[in-house]
This record gives sequence, structure tokens and C-alpha cells, in this order.
Amino acid sequence: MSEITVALSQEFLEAYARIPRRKQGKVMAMVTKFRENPRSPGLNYETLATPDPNLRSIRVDDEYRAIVLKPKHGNVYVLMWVDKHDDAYTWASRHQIDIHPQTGSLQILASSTEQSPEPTTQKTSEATPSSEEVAATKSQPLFSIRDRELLRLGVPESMVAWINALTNEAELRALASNLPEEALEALTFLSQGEPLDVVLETYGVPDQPQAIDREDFAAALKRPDSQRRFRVVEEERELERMLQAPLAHWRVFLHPSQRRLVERDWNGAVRVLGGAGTGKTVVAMHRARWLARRLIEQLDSRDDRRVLMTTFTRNLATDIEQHLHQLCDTDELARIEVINIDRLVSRLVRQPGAPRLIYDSQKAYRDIWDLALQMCPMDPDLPASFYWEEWKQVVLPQHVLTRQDYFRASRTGRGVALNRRQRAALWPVFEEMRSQLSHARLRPFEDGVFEAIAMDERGELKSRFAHIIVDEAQDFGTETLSLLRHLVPEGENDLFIVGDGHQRIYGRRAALSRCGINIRGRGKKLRINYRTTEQTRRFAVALLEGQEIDDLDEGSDGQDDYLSLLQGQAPEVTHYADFDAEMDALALRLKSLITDHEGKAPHDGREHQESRSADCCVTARTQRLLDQVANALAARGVTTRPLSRNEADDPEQPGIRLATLHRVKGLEFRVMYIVCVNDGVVPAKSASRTEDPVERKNRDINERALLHVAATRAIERLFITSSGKPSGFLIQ
Ligand SMILES: Nc1ncnc2c1ncn2[C@@H]1O[C@H](COP(=O)(O)OP(=O)(O)OP(=O)(O)O)[C@@H](O)[C@H]1O
Repeated sequence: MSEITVALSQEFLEAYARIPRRKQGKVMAMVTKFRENPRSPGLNYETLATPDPNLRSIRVDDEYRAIVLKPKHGNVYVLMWVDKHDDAYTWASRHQIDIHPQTGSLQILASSTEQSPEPTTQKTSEATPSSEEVAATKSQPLFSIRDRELLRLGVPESMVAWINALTNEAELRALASNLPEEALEALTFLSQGEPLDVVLETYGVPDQPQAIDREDFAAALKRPDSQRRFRVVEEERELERMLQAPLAHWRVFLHPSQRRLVERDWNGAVRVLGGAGTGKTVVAMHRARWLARRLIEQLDSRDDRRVLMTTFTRNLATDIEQHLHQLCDTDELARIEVINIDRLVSRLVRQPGAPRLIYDSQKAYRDIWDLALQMCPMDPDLPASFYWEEWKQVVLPQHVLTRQDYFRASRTGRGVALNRRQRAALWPVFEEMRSQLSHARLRPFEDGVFEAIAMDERGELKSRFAHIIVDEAQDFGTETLSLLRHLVPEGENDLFIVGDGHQRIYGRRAALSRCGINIRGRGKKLRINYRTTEQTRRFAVALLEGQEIDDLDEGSDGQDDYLSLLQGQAPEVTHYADFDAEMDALALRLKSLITDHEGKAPHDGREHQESRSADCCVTARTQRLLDQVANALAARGVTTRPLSRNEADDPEQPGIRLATLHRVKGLEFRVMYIVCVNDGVVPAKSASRTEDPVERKNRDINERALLHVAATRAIERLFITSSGKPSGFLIQ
């Protein structure tokens, strides 16, 4: 007898999340029993008079039933739905589970007795019309694709005629809930003008697919498209984790394009690009887990090599760590170290008597800089800002230590050319700066990175890693990427780098190939935005329109090749006469929003009323502005809660979240308010305080990217407000 396969569907988890918590315990007990032995007589199977003969019900208690798929052949049991008795039966009567004849994936379809979706007003009979019948009533079909190709894309046989009858994107959207995700994605890309051959290559099965056994459900469950909505449950712990956070689909159901990146060996460094919300961090975390599991299986327990997962800021590292706790078991966690790059460097170079690392944000750094400037004669033709930029962009990143080094240093990317005489005139400031820092026993962060590289070359570093994963790579500089290259032996699965140049809010462009990282043939891109609505995505993308953005290597990257399948309201941009009027309107909105959401389940299934406000975030360009907003809202009776700089948010705490545009990076909220987007605030005035045209342009892009990042944090709604004169970025 073949092995028993027990699985559950994404819809089951969603239905489970909706039932009252006191009932969830009973469902959990039933599911555990079911997993242990799906043939247990105690489960009280009942055959249903539904269109799909493979559906059965099982008893949870007097009130609730679960719907199970139990095909006639094979030992497959799939939990499909759970609900009150009558509602569960209604669900079963409306659905049919089918193995697609060409792709072989398991699809949940509206049952044939259900009214077919109506793409047009011209439908006259209940029976599904032939393609020719439908096409005859239309002049301009949305797609001109042969039925055979639609089937290759996973369109269910019963829907082919309807797809051929569509005349516009709105009709396609109206059909969305009836289409399996893979077919909807492929059709949406086609409707946006992507060529058929490209879509077929990404989504389609080969033209001559292997024969599909439509009775073999165990084989169907193994196919990548099935795995985006079904999960075979292997162990008890995993089941518990799924039921604890039933809406955290990212933990369980990877998109095939994500899974392809995670679960395989790579013959060297990989770079994954993807617009905001495309699941880059999700992929990076799953990759960390996959590699950790490999280490557990392959290494002797005395070999403690680990996976390093690093990112830019401390709070992002904290968030990742928290998420990994939800994804991994204890053994896996023990094999993964999460640390942000600053802390990593500081740890590597920490030694008794070694100078302390100093960062740009520290006042002491600027004080020493001012002193160095005062002590040296300055070129009257160059502003003080030019010296600082030269220090940050030429001297430090290239580890220029001597006058001769400086003459040789590359100044690519600087907008003002310098001849040898000018370089000689500038040099004393940098020399003085180094001498002042050394006197104060301080070391700029960049010098710390070079010291770590030197220590590695001298064989003094103990912490070498088996694999390194980098999130938010767009904010890493050349020197930190070079260090990471040193910290892992070159070879299979060495570096896995995810990022998005459109979200660069800190650093400057750094090309991987110039850091010794070769990704040739291993540059990939994620294309489905899981977070925002398509309306928000388009708004955010427009903020960066026309800007030249890099691909973290030597090439460029665009944003017209990714999309969201979620639809919603367009972002609202509102301008007010003054700050008080803006705050009055904001307070009113926030109050009504919290009231409106009463009774609705928040997006992650939390039940506590007070946590609703945790789903809304108000963000502004600077901390000072945010403090003013906090005071204004408090005066209007709105409770707020600033997001901590270093700690992950606790969603159970009440209060509308407040954070700067920088702090919201990597986070997401149901509703986002970006406030005070005024002229002189966004872009920040300091961004234009430079004489260097290249630098000015870079800063302008960083400021646009900040707004883009903040806008792409919105899951459902985005509101942008300003007062006085609005920011030029809002006037497209
Ligand atoms: N396979 C998946 N199934 C369900 N949800 C997913 C999946 N992949 C990602 N998500 C969800 O999409 C959202 C965005 O994911 P993630 O933060 O990893 O994207 P990102 O590309 O790193 O975003 P950003 O660059 O904007 O910070 C999250 O809510 C995540 O849980």
C-alpha cells in the first residue's frame, strides 16, 4: 500500500483563521488526530452530495465541520475548508478540485454547477459557450491566444472560452477570484503587454508536456504551482507552527519563482532583484533556513560553521531575527547568525586597545571634522561640503592613506574634476582628519571595514561563515561588500544577495563585480508584489520615473516588469493650507479608521481590539517633524506609539505607529499616512546643499527613493498629505 499523504490548503488556513479562537482549539485537536491517522474512525467522515465526488466532511464538534479531499485512488487526504456545518457544506457544493490536464497542478475551481463568471453583459445561456460563440460577439478581444497556449499557462479548461471573450483588463480583474494564481499572473502580464513567448517561458509548461495522470493527486501535490496553495504536512511541529499563524502564508507557500531561488545549489554568488514587496526578504529567510538545514545534515556536530544573514540597519536585523524564529526550528536557528553590517564589523575589529569605530551620525565625528577644516588652508573655490563629500566618497571607500594614494585614487562618480595641484591642496585636510581621529583613538567605520579585511588576509579572523545572505544589499558600500566576499570561501552557495536599487536610501551605488563578487548567469528577479495594491505600486513607481537606477552590478534595472495582483483604491494626495489643518484632518481620519475597523479581522489574524491601531503608521521626513505630529495628534485625542529605533514593534501595544521615512524601511502597515510632504521638507534641504552636480543628483534620487519606500509600505491604503507649498515630488 502506498504511503499516506496528508496536506492542507491555503484556503483551509484562511478559514481556520476566521473561526472564533475558542473553536480553533477543537479544530487543532481534530487536525492533529487527522495528521496522525486520516483514516481514524473517530473522524466521522461523511460523504457529500456535491459536484466533486472526492469531497467529504469530517466532524470537529456539534457545530463545525471540516471539508476534506479524499480522492478515490491513492492515499491522499487534503484539508480544504473548515466552517459551521451548513457553511462548510455550502463551500463544498461550490468547489471542485481538479488536476490541470496540461500543467498537472492541483487547482481549486468553482464547481461546474456554480454560475460561470460573467465577463460581459452578452451572456445569454447558463451553459459555457464555445470559444467561437463568444468570440463572435466581440470585436476586440483582450488576448489573441490559442486555446492550447492558454492551457499551457494553467487556465482551467472550463475557463478558456471566458478568457477568449475578455475585452479589457477590468473584465480580467472581475474574473480574478475564479482563476488559479498562476493563470491570473500569466494573463495579467500578457494584458500589460508582455510578449506571449516570454510569458510562456516563465509560466507555461513545454509545448509537448508529459502525460498528466489526472487521478494521481499525490504527484499533483508535488508540482510547484500546487505548492503555492497546498502543503504536505511532514511533522507535528510544522503543523503547529502553521496553525499558530494561519495567515502568515509566506512561511508555508512559496511562489514557484521564489522556491526556485531557495531550494537548490548555486554554483557561486546569486543576486536577486525585485521591486518593493516582491518577497526578497522572505526568499532570503527561506534560503537561510534551507542552507542551515543542509549544514545540520552535512556537518559533524563539532563543526560549528554557520549561515550569516546580514542587512543594513539594526532594526531590520531584529525584524529578520524575529521572523526566523517563526520559520525555523531550534537546530536551524542555532546555525544562523543575524547581525547588521555595522555591528558585524565592530565585532570583527574589536580588540583590546583598538580604536573605537565612529559613524557619520555621531556628533564627535563632525566636531573632529570641523577642527580639521579649521586647521588647514582651504581652496577658496571649493566649498566645505566638497571636502566632506571627497572624504566620504573617495578617501574613505578607497582607503586612501597617503598623498600619493590620493593622487592615484579614482574619482569616478564625482561631478567636479580635480587636477594634481588641486588634489595636493586638498590633501592636508584629510591628513589632518586622520591624525585627529587617531589622537582621539577613533576609527571611521570604513577604515574598520578595511582593517577587518586586512585581519582576514593575515588569517586573524575567527568568524568565517559557510554561507552569507545579504538583505537590502543596495545600501551596502563597495568596502562592506568586499569584506563579505572575504568572509566566505568562494564556491558553491557562497553568497546570496537580495536588494533593489530603487530603495537605496543610505549609500551610493556599488557594483558587485568591483567587490570581487561574480554573479554572471546567476542574476535573478522577482516580479510579483505581494504587499501593496497595484494602484499603490503604480503611484510609488511613478515617483522614480525617469531616474537611472542600477542593478547592484554594472547594469541598470527598471520597474515596469513587476506588478501586484491586489486591487484597491488609488492613493490619496491631499494638500492643506497649514499644519494645523493637516493635523485636524489626520486626527479625524485616524479616529474614524480605528472605529471602522472594529469587528474586522486585522490582516495577520490578531484578535485584540487594541492592536488595530498598530496596523496604521504615520510617517514623516524627520524626527523633529514627527515629534510635532505626535504632539498635534495627542492634542486631538489620538494615541500614538513611536517605533523604537532598535527594537521590533510589538503589535499588541496600542497606538498609531509613528516613524520617520527611514525607519519604515522593511516594514508594512495596513494603512500608511505620509505627512508633511512639503516643499523644503521632501527633499530635505540638506540634500541640495552641495556644489557637486553628481552628488546633488544622487541625493535627489535618495530622497525620491525614501518616498517610494514609504509609499510601498502600505498594504491597503495610502494617504499623502502636505501643507503650505507641496513637495515638488508630488507634482508629477
Ligand atoms: N510566497 C508568499 N506568500 C505569501 N506572502 C508572501 C510571499 N512572499 C512574500 N510575501 C509577503 O509579501 C510581503 C513582502 O515581502 P518581503 O518583505 O519579503 O518583500 P521585499 O521584497 O523584501 O520587500 P521590500 O523590498 O519592500 O522591503 C510580506 O508581507 C510577505 O509576507
